[in-house]
Amino acid sequence: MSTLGTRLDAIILAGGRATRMGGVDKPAIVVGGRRMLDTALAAVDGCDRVVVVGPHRDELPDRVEQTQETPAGSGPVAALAAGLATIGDSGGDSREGLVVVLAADLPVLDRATVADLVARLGDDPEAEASFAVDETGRMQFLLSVWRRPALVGVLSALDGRENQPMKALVPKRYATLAVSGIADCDTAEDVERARAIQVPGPMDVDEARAQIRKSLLPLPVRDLPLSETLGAALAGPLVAAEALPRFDVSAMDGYAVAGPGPWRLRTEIHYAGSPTELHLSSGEAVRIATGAQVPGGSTAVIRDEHVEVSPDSETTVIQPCSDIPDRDDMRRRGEDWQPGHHLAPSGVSVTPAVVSAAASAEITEASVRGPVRAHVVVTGDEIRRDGPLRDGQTRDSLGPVLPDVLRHLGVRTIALAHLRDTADSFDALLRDIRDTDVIVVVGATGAGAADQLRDALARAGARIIVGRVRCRPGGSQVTAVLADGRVVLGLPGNPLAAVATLLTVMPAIVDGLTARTPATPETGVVVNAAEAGAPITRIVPVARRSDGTWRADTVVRTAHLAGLIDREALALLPPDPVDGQVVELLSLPN
Ligand SMILES: Nc1nc2c(c(=O)[nH]1)N[C@H]1C(S)=C(S)[C@@H](COP(=O)(O)OP(=O)(O)OC[C@H]3O[C@@H](n4cnc5c(N)ncnc54)[C@H](O)[C@@H]3O)O[C@H]1N2
Ligand code: MOO
Repeated sequence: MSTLGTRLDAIILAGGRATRMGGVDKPAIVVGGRRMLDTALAAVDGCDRVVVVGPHRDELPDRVEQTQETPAGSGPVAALAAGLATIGDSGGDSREGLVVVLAADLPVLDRATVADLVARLGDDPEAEASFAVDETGRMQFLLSVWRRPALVGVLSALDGRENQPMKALVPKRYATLAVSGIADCDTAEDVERARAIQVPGPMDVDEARAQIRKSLLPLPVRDLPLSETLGAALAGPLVAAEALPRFDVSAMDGYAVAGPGPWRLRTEIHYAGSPTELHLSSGEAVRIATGAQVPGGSTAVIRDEHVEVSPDSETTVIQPCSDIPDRDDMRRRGEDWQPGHHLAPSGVSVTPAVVSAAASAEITEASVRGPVRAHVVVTGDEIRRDGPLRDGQTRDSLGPVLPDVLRHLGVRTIALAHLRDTADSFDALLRDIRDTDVIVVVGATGAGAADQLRDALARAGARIIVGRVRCRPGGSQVTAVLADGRVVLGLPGNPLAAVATLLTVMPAIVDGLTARTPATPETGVVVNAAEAGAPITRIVPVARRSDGTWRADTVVRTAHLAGLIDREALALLPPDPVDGQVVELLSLPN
């Protein structure tokens, strides 16, 4: 953190149980996808020394110091004094430095806020501290930056520190900084409000994908057998273990020859390349098949079409045809690559080509992230997968094909289940389904009475990355992250909307989770874009025309996938497109 060479330490008050919240460990409550204590720690990342004051927490990194006020629970002033005693009450040199003082129950806080508070103090040389002030004008004592001597001074001026209010510490002269959304979380309602504030507004498709890519934490790197890596991304270069060819081989069916022709054919050897040891002397030839190892002593291979064979009673004589090109049909060891050659860089998606090239290079394992695993649930009490439909029931037309759509996107479906439309089943889903990277929820993304997803995400403390997207269909989609990094993708229930959403954002989710290099989007010319487009981004099926351009469907029903029959792609038509515009195409699984 830049403080112009001034030492900057931080004290985070992460004290006892919250009585107004039934004794829960408040700093451990997850808001916006992470514990409030971790939010505070992230905000002071870069400070010289950081001390957390409160009950000891084993999980904190070693560089974070820990202490507790005595007696425990004797209030914020006592805690602050304990923290200051740990980091030392003098800066240790002539630049006495600054001290950041933070609470661990501020859900919205980042390094920029702390840097702004430091800057405010720098702007006013007379001020002893700078404090954040919320929208209502209330001063947030536990979001402040102090000149170290001033903090030492106010603490030592107090008569006793136990159970003193923070207000008792306010110095004579201070600066303030308006910061919105920083009210602390004292009650369960505060936590809920903080979680609601964090839902971002509607985004454009590109913004949604960019947010997803930059917000997701990459999966851990694993060394996997190549056969298990399809759909993953390389986490390091793919390095050849063996040369290719591994030995000198014939590229054609023909003759291995030694020295200048004509050559005497070794007829006792049927074909070269068998394990028997064979060595040709100058003037000798032997039959050889494509791919066979060339015998020792060979100087070239000549294909059948380029030789004349003259059998006589004792020896068969081989000689080159008169008008053949000067060409050697032998492939030398290492001609394609040598051991150590980089076949593919880090970040490349593992495709069948990568797996195959690795096999050619005798590579058996690769360091990868992914493949991404999805646990898919279809919601809706009216949706029925098997058996005859009763009144009011709708056939599940999506569940049966989603694994195929996901495979097309490089994602493995590890479970496919139906989920009841109750708050409990949604809570259990987000809490208990751990062994997956993405939970894909079909339906329930809306704000209707039966739509549970958004409330369940809020209760789980998930961080909403994409809350809505300005596109049709697919507007009600949600992408969120749970505290342990699992991604939740909510697909609108209408089948075409669900598929359009998957094809649009799942690649960005895979980019983020596997840290692969994002693919360049496919594009095409849509001849009737103006007619098919709208003032908002539309995602519509397109048919390829014989000249390579595309025609978009103008009427699109979202309740089924019949509109995708015979179509190769969906087009992302930007708002108010013009005919002949080049637009992004999302290829459909076939
Ligand atoms: N008041 C509003 N209502 C709706 C809006 C809106 O903006 N305001 N948007 C509509 C659009 S567009 C969509 S898309 C859906 C999104 O709804 P949900 O994600 O909450 O999905 P559900 O309500 O659960 O289902 C919607 C629809 O899809 C059918 N469905 C769901 N799953 C399947 C399946 N596996 N197979 C076949 N059909 C399925 C379901 O029966 C519903 O008909 O909200 C609109 N409403
Ligand atoms: O967004 Mo709905 O997702 O338009 O069919």
